[in-house]
Amino acid sequence: MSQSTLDDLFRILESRKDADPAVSYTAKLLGDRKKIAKKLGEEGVEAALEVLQGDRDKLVSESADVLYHLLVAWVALGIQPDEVWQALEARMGRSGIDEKKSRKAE
Ligand SMILES: N=c1c2ncn([C@@H]3O[C@H](COP(=O)(O)OP(=O)(O)OP(=O)(O)O)[C@@H](O)[C@H]3O)c2ncn1[C@@H]1O[C@H](COP(=O)(O)O)[C@@H](O)[C@H]1O
Repeated sequence: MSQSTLDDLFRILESRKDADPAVSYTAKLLGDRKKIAKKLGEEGVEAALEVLQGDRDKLVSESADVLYHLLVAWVALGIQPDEVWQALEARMGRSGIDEKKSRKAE
């Protein structure tokens, strides 16, 4: 899944804001923010468990679930994918270890 696939999926999910929750799972989730948070947490834990198991095929599938539910959360909070891409780009070229050291120095 490329960044453009995520952008395309995001547009589809955004278009479900006014859809019928009886026919769109996304619309159903968008009506219940607690459920979005619960599903995102569950899918994250399921992905983490597959990391421990070392099952790469299941981790691929769980990764898709995590990304789908994360994108639904962005739609719910009005976050555009570009905001996240920019946050990632701003971190490029800086090691996570250096970033952590700079926080400890504050
Ligand atoms: N990528 C996904 C996607 N990934 C996972 N899911 C759904 O997420 C749900 C949660 O997975 P679980 O295994 O936890 O299922 P569950 O236990 O039945 O879920 P709950 O009872 O807890 O709600 C399942 O119903 C999956 O079908 C998705 N539903 C939709 N999409 C995409 O979103 C588009 C729009 O979907 P609709 O909004 O349904 O039209 C689709 O065309 C897809 O591209």
